[in-house]
Amino acid sequence: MKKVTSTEMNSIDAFSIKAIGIPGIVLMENAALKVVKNIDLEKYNKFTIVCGVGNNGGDGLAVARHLIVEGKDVDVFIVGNIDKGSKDFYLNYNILDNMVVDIHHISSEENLKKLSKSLESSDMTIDSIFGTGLKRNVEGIFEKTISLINEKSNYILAIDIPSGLNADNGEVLNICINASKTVTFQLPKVGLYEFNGKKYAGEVIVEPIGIPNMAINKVLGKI
Ligand SMILES: NC(=O)C1=CN([C@@H]2O[C@H](COP(=O)(O)OP(=O)(O)OC[C@H]3O[C@@H](n4cnc5c(N)ncnc54)[C@H](O)[C@@H]3O)[C@@H](O)[C@H]2O)[C@H](O)CC1
Ligand SMILES: [K+]
Repeated sequence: MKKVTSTEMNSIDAFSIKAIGIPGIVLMENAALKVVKNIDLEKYNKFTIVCGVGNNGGDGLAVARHLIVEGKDVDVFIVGNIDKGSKDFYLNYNILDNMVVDIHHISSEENLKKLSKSLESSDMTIDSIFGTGLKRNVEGIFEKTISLINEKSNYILAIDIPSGLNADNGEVLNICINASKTVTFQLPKVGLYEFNGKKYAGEVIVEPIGIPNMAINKVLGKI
């Protein structure tokens, strides 16, 4: 299967949404359901989900919703300025807010202590901080959060890309999530298989999320 860069994936996404008319939120919901499909719900009951404020974060919020609906014990954390949230991140944020789900914002040392406790008591940590949109070194509260996740988690599943990995070349942008499993959407990203990709991504599962082949072929120049 053709491996793609983040730019190619974004173009395929954009073509599906703008030219074909599949709303981004539909792709996000499909993505979330494919993540849940790859979780053994007999084995895992308590989850810590750590979300960024882009669409990768939005995926994580949708996964949280489905696990809550399945009756699982889910702690939701957000790292980043939610005022900068993407449209689809917000849509899922508001749904959880309306469901009166407790969402913890990691903005201080205090919240990092809460995160640490949650990680230690959870069966699984789900990483949805950054995906293909990571463009520069991970620093500050993001670095502290990823370091804590790596140190305290019992098992880490990464959404699309382990956060901190450059999706285009497998370079670690200062620090990276050490995932046991990565569920990546529609097409494999080059960085998951190059350089440090193999080490940080763990087992990679490629899951289609409803993007028509015509979008892929159009962007990859096959038609
Ligand atoms: N067709 C598909 O593959 C679909 C993919 N989906 C998911 O969308 C993400 C890509 O989302 P995007 O909003 O473009 O970017 P990210 O969420 O990865 O991150 C952007 C977010 O993070 C901030 N940021 C970037 N670098 C840094 C940094 N070094 N430090 C701090 N903050 C940083 C940036 O400002 C943004 O806020 C893809 O991976 C999939 O998970 C769709 O949901 C479904 C279709
Ligand atoms: K991620």
